[in-house]
Amino acid sequence: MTPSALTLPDFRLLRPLGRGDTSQVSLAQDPSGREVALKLPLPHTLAVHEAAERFGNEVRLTLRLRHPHLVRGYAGVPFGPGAFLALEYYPDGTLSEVLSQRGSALSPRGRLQILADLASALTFLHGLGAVHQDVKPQNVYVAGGRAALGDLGSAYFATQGSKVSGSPYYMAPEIYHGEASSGASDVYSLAITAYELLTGARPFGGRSYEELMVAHLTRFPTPLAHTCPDLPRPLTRLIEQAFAKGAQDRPPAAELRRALLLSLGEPPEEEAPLAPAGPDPAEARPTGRHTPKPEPAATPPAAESAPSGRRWNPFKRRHGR
Ligand SMILES: Nc1ncnc2c1ncn2[C@@H]1O[C@H](COP(=O)(O)OP(=O)(O)OP(=O)(O)O)[C@@H](O)[C@H]1O
Repeated sequence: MTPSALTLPDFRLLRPLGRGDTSQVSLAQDPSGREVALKLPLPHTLAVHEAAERFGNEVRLTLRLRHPHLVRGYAGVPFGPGAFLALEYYPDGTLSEVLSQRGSALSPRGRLQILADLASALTFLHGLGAVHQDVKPQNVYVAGGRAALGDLGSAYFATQGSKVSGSPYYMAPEIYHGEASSGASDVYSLAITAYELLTGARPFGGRSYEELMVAHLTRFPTPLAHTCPDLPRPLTRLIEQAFAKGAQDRPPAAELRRALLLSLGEPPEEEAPLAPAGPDPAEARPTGRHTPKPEPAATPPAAESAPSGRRWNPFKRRHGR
């Protein structure tokens, strides 16, 4: 049986791995005995058009895009009651889990390696004309000191139109302004992730969405050259440029990748132009109940309109409407 022909009953559930806003993830075994992370949409995900659409998008793009530093998808069904996504299992979990549980065990070189892997994944995506839209440690998976970027649920191809989405701690100024995201928005999110990984603290905080927005729009973090004096100067300069408020002033991901590889003493060969594994994802549109609605005009991701008493969550993804 080819992996793409697998359906949900073909997997044997072993134990829960985690749960997000959209899905429940379990360790499972496929018919060949391989351990996989099996992602199932939560009932409310299937019931809400936008959430179901996002899950379907993640399934389609994950199965289609192949790169050593993108989380690998083995099999999946994008829509309907049998929807699932079988992913490569990362026993170390997310970078965010690694940082909170045993961050001190990560060597300075190991941190640069993780960033080089992420810059490599973004170079690949941007080279295809895709934008990830949700780069953050919660979406980075780690194994044996190497990293892979996951959660392609918000990713899109620029040829499909413009989108506005991100997670407040990692979101670029243009997204706060309600402007379309681009590869440069991913580069900004990578810079925030880099700062957190290299210094142990996020560069911008706030007690509310508005405070965090003001920080992203008007402040600059303490220079990395002060907090991490051992890093090569060209690298810290480039990461600082990636914090630019204007998207056009940020370096491309490929330049960050090159500087990171050089700082690791590795030859910065060109990113191999790996082709997507199947037909153009931009053309692989679902049909039926979950056919995407036309893109609405972009507006800034809204501040949390939660009932009073519920805390806002600066990690939680937001979409322009
Ligand atoms: N490939 C994997 N290997 C190991 N653990 C995983 C894997 N994928 C997911 N997990 C675990 O499951 C948890 C939930 O996954 P994830 O964050 O992707 O859920 P989600 O509901 O799709 O996300 P979101 O909240 O962004 O909608 C992760 O935090 C992680 O602990």
